Amino acid sequence: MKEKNPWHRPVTIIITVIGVIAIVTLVTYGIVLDAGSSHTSLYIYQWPAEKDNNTGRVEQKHHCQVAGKGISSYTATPYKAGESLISCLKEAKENIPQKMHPETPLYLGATAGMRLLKLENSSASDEVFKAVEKTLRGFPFSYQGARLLAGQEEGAFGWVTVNYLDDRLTQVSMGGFKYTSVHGNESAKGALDLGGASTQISFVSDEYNGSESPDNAVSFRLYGYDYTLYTHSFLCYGKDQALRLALSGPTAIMDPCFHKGYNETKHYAAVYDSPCVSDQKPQIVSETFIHLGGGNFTQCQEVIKSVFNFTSCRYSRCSFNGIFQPPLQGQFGAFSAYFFVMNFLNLTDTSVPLKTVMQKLSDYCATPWTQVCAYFKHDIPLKYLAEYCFSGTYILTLMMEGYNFTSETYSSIKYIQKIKNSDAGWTLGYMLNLTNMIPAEAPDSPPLTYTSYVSVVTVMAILLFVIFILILYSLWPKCNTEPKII
Ligand SMILES: O=c1[nH]cnc2c1ncn2[C@@H]1O[C@H](COP(=O)(O)OP(=O)(O)O)[C@@H](O)[C@H]1O
Repeated sequence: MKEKNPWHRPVTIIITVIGVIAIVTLVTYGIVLDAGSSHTSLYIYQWPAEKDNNTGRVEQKHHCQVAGKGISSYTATPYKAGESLISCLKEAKENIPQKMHPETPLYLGATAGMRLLKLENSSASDEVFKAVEKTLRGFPFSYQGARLLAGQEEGAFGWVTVNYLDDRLTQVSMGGFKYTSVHGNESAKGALDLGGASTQISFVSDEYNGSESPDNAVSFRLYGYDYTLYTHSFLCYGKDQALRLALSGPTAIMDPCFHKGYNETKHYAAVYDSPCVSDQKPQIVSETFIHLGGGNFTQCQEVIKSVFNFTSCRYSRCSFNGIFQPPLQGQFGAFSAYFFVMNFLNLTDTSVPLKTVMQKLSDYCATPWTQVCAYFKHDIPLKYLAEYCFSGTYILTLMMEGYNFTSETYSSIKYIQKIKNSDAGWTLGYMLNLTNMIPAEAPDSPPLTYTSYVSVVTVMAILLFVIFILILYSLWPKCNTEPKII
């Protein structure tokens, strides 16, 4: 007769429990490349394999900044646009376990730099996309396409990212109870994104249902809530293109937005080779001009105001350039260049009165260039350093004059770079959408949160292990030194 194996049951149990833990902690990955106007970034996101559609579950695992400029700058040698991505894609291979490569979706989204190139030279933009696609297909990931994002998508996905990471989209589960009172429009946070070539504003307003200026409406149903988002992307109003707008025209030579003592010979082409300003190119024979700094905040504000058109509005209310905008509502997260610039200027604290913020910026603009250079030139690239006075003034003017924030509502803006270790930007929202990670209807709330679930399974595993050791101990042949007297 076959002897019963007393080890059989506990071993099976242990293996099963370890297996369950392994499944519970398995991770899925996704890669998104943000092909921006100034540069390309690669983001790797990760989330638990058993997705239960709760919010706050997808997080950024890795970020790689592609060396060099944005893909739209490679029109003369499109293959180099593809080659530029290789080192970050190699990093992605190293950061994702090899067995997961074939099932890791890989997306590339191009924004305003490529929108401008398409306007300027559509076949050149096609060539760049072809080159980029060729490189992406050469990697072992699940390639899902490289495409141009519409400005509206860029704005809307940025809004989704901010609200997802802030846990503002779903019902909050508190001790097993669903806590619903602060969701929907009341809790959603607006998104302000400032890139190099375009800028986006996206928010929900109780006074906007999409009937006025429907082009600005994006409707979502997320976790059982309907949102009609107002969003607009201003092409040419990212900070690099806005600088060209401000530089073009008669004030180009003595520029109040650059520090006194700043004196650089620049090519006209560096200002005018963009569809944003090409029609303003002066008819001069000279190829270069001298860019001199004046260092005057108030005059800089005036120059910047002149790049916005406030003269006509065919709607009930507008921001600028005749674009409809409903009344601002709620809190706003301002990211990308909003953060880079205000963080450098040490002006991210919006509880400081706006008057003080302006005074500090004015003092900074009035600082002579030699002094600014002496202080910062070892830490900050000179191009950025030269432009912070302009960029800070542009940001405040765009917000206050363009979008109609007031000294009271300014404090509703928070400058953000990351939320819970993930960068604020459109990429996460884009991936959540394409992987169907946010359902339209609220999922039944699970009896346990994910963390509690993992904790319970772990405690069970430890308990079973202890039981197993005890059983083993009781069954182990005892070798007593003392002879037993029977
Ligand atoms: O550290 C910084 N300081 C100042 N400006 C920066 C810094 N990093 C990036 N920028 C600039 O901020 C702008 C926005 O950058 P972002 O990468 O979001 O734009 P993009 O997607 O249009 O390339 C660009 O003009 C870029 O040159």
